Amino acid sequence: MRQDFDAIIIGAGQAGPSLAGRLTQAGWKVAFVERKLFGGTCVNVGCTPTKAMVASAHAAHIARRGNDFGVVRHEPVSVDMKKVLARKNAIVMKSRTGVESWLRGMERCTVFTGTARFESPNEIRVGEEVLHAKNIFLNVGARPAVPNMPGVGDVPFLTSTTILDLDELPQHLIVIGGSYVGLEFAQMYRRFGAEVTVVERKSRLVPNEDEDISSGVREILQSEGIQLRLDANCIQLENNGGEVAVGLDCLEGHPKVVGTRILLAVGRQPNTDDLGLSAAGVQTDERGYITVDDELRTSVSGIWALGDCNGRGAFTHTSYNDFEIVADNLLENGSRRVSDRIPVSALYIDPPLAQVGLTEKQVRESGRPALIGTRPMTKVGRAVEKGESQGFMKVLVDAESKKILGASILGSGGDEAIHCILSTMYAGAPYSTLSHAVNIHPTVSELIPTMLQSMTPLG
Ligand SMILES: Cc1cc2nc3c(=O)[nH]c(=O)nc-3n(C[C@H](O)[C@H](O)[C@H](O)COP(=O)(O)OP(=O)(O)OC[C@H]3O[C@@H](n4cnc5c(N)ncnc54)[C@H](O)[C@@H]3O)c2cc1C
Ligand SMILES: NC(=O)c1ccc[n+]([C@@H]2O[C@H](COP(=O)([O-])OP(=O)(O)OC[C@H]3O[C@@H](n4cnc5c(N)ncnc54)[C@H](O)[C@@H]3O)[C@@H](O)[C@H]2O)c1
Repeated sequence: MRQDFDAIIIGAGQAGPSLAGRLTQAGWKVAFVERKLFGGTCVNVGCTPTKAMVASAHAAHIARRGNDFGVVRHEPVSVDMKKVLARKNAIVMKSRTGVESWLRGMERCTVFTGTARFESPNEIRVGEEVLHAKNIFLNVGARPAVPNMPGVGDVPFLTSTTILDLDELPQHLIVIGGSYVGLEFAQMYRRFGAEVTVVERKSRLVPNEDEDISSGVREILQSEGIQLRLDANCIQLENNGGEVAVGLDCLEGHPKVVGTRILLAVGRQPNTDDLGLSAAGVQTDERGYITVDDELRTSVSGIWALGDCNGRGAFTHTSYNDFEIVADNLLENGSRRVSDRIPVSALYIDPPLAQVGLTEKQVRESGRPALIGTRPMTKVGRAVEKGESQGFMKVLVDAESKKILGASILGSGGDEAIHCILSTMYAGAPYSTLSHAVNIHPTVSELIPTMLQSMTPLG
């Protein structure tokens, strides 16, 4: 049976539910389709569960370090993974049910459960139902990529999704991929008490960041006993009589690492392969990401793509910003653009790495005259007092316009402190606005004006 709506939204990720809220408030009749877990990746298998588990791992780490703070401990610290998971699951469940009940109770919104598939540019099939609308919004997200590496079919492996249900501590976790997903789980599991080896095919961790950032991250992880195997080309997975082995063609080290579990953390792929996009004529790139313009319109009029599936961002805040762009442009006659967004993200190892705007490498490659300022976290009083003085911060400024081009903070509280730099960048203000600011003592942010007062030309 065909049902008519003003809009169909597919996927209850970080953009879809809020868009449903705005469209229904504006009087639109909306069909909402979700096939699995309301809240999508972030709430169920991404940010929320991982940061809950990072918090448990941090508690274990601080407990082990009690002596450093004068806290006496008589027993060795151990971690009860079942309790860690129960805590994580309770936090996730609250968020998931919150999203679902919000959508189900929304006036003018009808929720359909099942896999949505295009039948034509205006028609979506969900099981027996055919939904029709002039406006269709895709927020279908992505899933862990499983590359066709040799042996992948011969060994049981974990992904960022399945590891979240592991209620026992592996004796030795091998993490393949040394970036966002891989490093957060690597440090977390090391702190839970596992041996951990990270295998990365490039020559350094977080290979998209500057070299000094990669070195700083490496030092932090190695200081906790995490083993690293870099330059790992020609990886081969093997079943080693009950254990798992990774054959490596690295520049140094033993050609094989043997462990008890393998986590594949080598990127994500968009959920666009079973959407029937060709029935609507919606174009994708060669990796399956939906092609969009600066206002998130696809190649077909009346169809938009938001969040990870459009390849224009892979974070919760970028997906949510996609919702804001589409809603403001459609309902408020706005002219918001994806290109107005300043890239910003944080990698939640501990201490975290926050990055905004251009990296130093990108500034150098642009050839523009620039200034650079850096400060080690050992100069940040608050970090020293908290016993968390690993890492450093740096900032880059355009020597002519005096505007901030980018910054990185690898250190305690960096994920929060970066926002004073981000806000100055959004304000379009020169760096002197921030260097003359009086920030609270003792905070990590208080060193940012000091750093900006002693910039040197980028050699
Ligand atoms: C382990 C991990 C940790 C992360 N941590 C962070 C973090 O700390 N900070 C951060 O900013 N980002 C983080 N991310 C990234 C973040 O989770 C995503 O960028 C974010 O969830 C954006 O997702 P989305 O809105 O594009 O869609 P998703 O949240 O992926 O939602 C898509 C939804 O669409 C549904 N769907 C797909 N196809 C169909 C279909 N055909 N029919 C019906 N429904 C369909 C899916 O079931 C899903 O519910 C993390 C990711 C991972 C994997
Ligand atoms: N804190 C956060 O905001 C957060 C946390 C987790 C994930 N995420 C999002 O999810 C995305 C996916 O994360 P990810 O870490 O899976 O992917 P990624 O693309 O960020 O990193 C994958 C890493 O694996 C390496 N790699 C790729 N193929 C390999 C192979 N065959 N062997 C060895 N190494 C290989 C790459 O060189 C890279 O370092 C992130 O880019 C980010 O957008 C964000």
